[in-house]
Formats: sequence, structure tokens, C-alpha cells
Amino acid sequence: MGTLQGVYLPIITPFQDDEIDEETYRNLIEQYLLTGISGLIPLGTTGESPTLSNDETERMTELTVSAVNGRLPVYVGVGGNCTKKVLQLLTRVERYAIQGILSVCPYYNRPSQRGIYEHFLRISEATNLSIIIYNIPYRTGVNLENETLLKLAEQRNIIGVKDSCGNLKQTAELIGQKPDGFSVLTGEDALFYTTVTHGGDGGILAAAHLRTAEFVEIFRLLQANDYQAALPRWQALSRFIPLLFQEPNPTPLKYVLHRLGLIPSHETRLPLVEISSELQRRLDNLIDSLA
Ligand SMILES: O=C(O)C1=N[C@H](C(=O)O)C[C@H](O)C1
Repeated sequence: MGTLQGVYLPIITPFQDDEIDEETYRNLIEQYLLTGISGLIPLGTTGESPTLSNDETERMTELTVSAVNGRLPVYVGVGGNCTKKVLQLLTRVERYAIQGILSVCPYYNRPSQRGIYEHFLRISEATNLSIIIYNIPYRTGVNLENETLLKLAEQRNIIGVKDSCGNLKQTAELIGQKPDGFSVLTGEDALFYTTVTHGGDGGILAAAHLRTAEFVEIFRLLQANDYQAALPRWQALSRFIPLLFQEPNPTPLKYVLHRLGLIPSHETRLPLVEISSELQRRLDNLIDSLA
């Protein structure tokens, strides 16, 4: 099981007339393969996994694997709040040559710590794939406590966490206590610099669809302990991040990618709707600096 390190891209799912735009998706993958990212993560929140059917999830997995063709690791978003359904979907994506899955903590039904532990234990025991756990209490309604996560990290194939716990103290304590080979990747784009300087291993960042190579370069500088060079670059780069999350992700991001000519349509599926004209105007003012 490899260690996760660097910038991972939770790639968008482009749509045209409510269908997956496969050609655009393949072109996007070709483009991002050239940027130095460490891996691709289809079907995260940014990939709009909540609005894709299981057939579409399987198709996106197939498409990603064939387009990447072994050139980068692929971790597919497979999660849910019903353990049995997650296991069923897992058997479908396991047919393809992926490295692992990104699996969000069960949401909405608010399980206890023991329930979350058992959920991921079942998933871990059911597969040889690597598993990245996604802790995002503000979306799921439950926080995966460090004690529970560290117990899960004892499983051979639970190799890391996408940390969006929203509490720097919890993140710093986790980084201090994590076992060798277990990776902490931030899922809070604005905390990329902070997490890596505190000993984290990188990030899974929707914002890295834009200025991707610069995210990768900042990570390289931080790894080399060159904070003097990294900080001003990060301060310049990170200015646009709050705008991308001012309305539901990935609607602002898709708007920008469309304006940059990278996707023919910025369509998302309901209940996500297009961004307000006020946010469009603010993003339009930044377009030149985002290419
Ligand atoms: O899809 C993802 O993975 C990400 N989702 C987060 C979110 O929308 O909450 C943001 C992060 O950049 C990546």
C-alpha cells in the first residue's frame, strides 16, 4: 500500500444536456496529467457523486481508468450512509484497475463512533483496495474523532484521511500521532499551506483545477523547507479560493472552467444550480489570473 503525498485532484464530472460529457472528461484528464499532480479522484463532492447513478459511477470509473492508462493513481469516491449499499457499489468499481477509494463518513443518520468504526472496518475487510477516509463533519453531521481514526489506521488498507474536520487542533494532534505510512491530506483548500507546514502530506483540492502546476510547485517548495519562497506564492495563489466556495462546490469552479474554455457547459445537476450573477461578476474579474 503506497503512501499518499502531494496534490490530488478531485476532478469534476462535465455534463452536457444532463449526460456525462465523456469527450470533455477525457480531454481534461489529458491536460491534468501534465501538471505534476499525484493522483486523480473522480466522484468526490467536486465530481458531484450525490447526483450520479450507480451505473454512471461505474462508467466514470471505467472512463477514468482507460483515459489515465496507468499514468497516475486513481482513487474513486465510494461512500454512503448505508454500509451494505457502499459494499455493493464497491464490488462494481473494484472491477477496474484503480488504486483505491475515497470514502466519506456516513452522513445524515449520525452514527456513533463505534458505528463509524464498524462501517469502515467492514469496508476495509471487504476489499484489497486502499481506502482514504473522508472526515467532513460540516457536511456529514458527525466528526470522526482522532481516537477512532487511529484505530482504523491499524487496518492495512486504510492508508489516509482527507481531513476537513474544521478544527486545526484536531488536525495537528492527528498529524502528531499518526502511524508511519498513514497520510493526512487536507480537503480544506484554504488550509493547504497550513496543513503541510504542520507536517501533513498534501491535499485533495478542488481549487487545484486552476493554476494546478502552481499548487504542485508550492508543495514541492514546502517539502524542501523553502518557506520563504512558498509563502508569497501561496498568498498570491490562495486569494481566489474563498470565491470558489462562496456558493456550493463545484458550481463556481465549473463556471470558471467554462469561461476558460475547458468545458463546453458549466451545467450541474439539481439541486445544484448555476451561481448568482454577483458571483459571476466577481469571478469574471479574476479570469485572467486563473488560467
Ligand atoms: O470533491 C472533493 O474531494 C472535495 N470536496 C470538498 C467539498 O466540496 O467540500 C472540497 C475539496 O476541495 C475537495
